[in-house]
Amino acid sequence: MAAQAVLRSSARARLLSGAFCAQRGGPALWQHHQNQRAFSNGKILVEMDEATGVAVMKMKSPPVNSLNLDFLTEFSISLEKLEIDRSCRGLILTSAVSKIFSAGLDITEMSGKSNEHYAAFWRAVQEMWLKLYGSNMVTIAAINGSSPAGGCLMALCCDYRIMADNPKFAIGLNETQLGIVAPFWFKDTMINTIGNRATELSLQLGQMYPAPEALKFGLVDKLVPEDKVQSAAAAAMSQWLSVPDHARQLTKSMMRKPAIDRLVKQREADINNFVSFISKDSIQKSLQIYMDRLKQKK
Ligand SMILES: CCCCCCCCC/C=C/C(=O)SCCNC(=O)CCNC(=O)[C@H](O)C(C)(C)COP(=O)(O)OP(=O)(O)OC[C@H]1O[C@@H](n2cnc3c(N)ncnc32)[C@H](O)[C@@H]1OP(=O)(O)O
Repeated sequence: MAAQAVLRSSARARLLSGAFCAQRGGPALWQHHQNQRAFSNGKILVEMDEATGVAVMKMKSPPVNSLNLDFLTEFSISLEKLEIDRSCRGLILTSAVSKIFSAGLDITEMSGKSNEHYAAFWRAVQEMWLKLYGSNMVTIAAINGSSPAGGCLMALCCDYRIMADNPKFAIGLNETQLGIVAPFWFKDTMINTIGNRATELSLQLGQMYPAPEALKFGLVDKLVPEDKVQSAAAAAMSQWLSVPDHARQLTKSMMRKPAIDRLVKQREADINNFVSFISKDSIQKSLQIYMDRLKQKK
């Protein structure tokens, strides 16, 4: 308990002081250029168009934008920065890594680490979800590559999903394929998007859907040619921004608040649950086998 409190307060201190960014060459300040503003924390680049109030957040952590503790911390700091910026009304989330949106949680963060590390990691995953799913901004995922598990979750947190029309790109919550389990708030996010039956099928089978199937399943809202993903996201954004913010925000909150409250109420229990699950020998073995397979496929 004491260790958790220390981790929690040190994570918050890092978030508030910007010390985390300073480690990478100073706090991420806005750079101005004509009517564009931009900042980068290292793994994330944010470009904001002041004329439209739309920010584009590009994940740029090669080779696969896996979500490790550093990435997640940077992500939450960046999102917070946009959230409190009243001139920013919309966020397009996309990838700067070719062919990959995000490979999901970094499996190496869940293997062979201390329980304190697992707890800090899981708190950061929760934080990312709480901030993105609960964002007041219009959020659009421009899915320009594969997006398994945590990557799919990030996309599902957005208000609208546009994916590159390439059957080689797949999206889904594939946790069971790794021998692990999507937690209840991953499940809730998917149910809120595609419904109970489709979620049960997807989760039990750990199904990854190639883009055309993802569209049929309602996992994404629109497919466009690969080179049109960003422009289609911008076009959808201007439609979403034509709705008065206060009405749209209250409606979004009405739809999402029950799921958010559920995690907020049991955050510590969820962390403890994750730590005891992931530290089991049998689960560690499953993850090791999965990682070995990933490397062997080359
Ligand atoms: C009760 C409930 C309690 C809670 C219970 C617990 C809940 C946990 C919830 C978990 C959520 C998750 O997100 S779990 C994560 C699930 N993610 C995945 O399954 C993705 C696996 N990756 C892939 O499918 C592919 O890599 C893909 C992303 C499509 C890219 O394919 P490519 O051919 O382009 O690239 P690859 O050669 O495979 O990968 C490049 C390198 O990146 C590594 N890599 C790929 N994905 C990685 C990843 N997620 N984490 C770390 N490393 C990864 C590979 O090993 C390679 O390393 P080198 O060989 O060294 O170069």
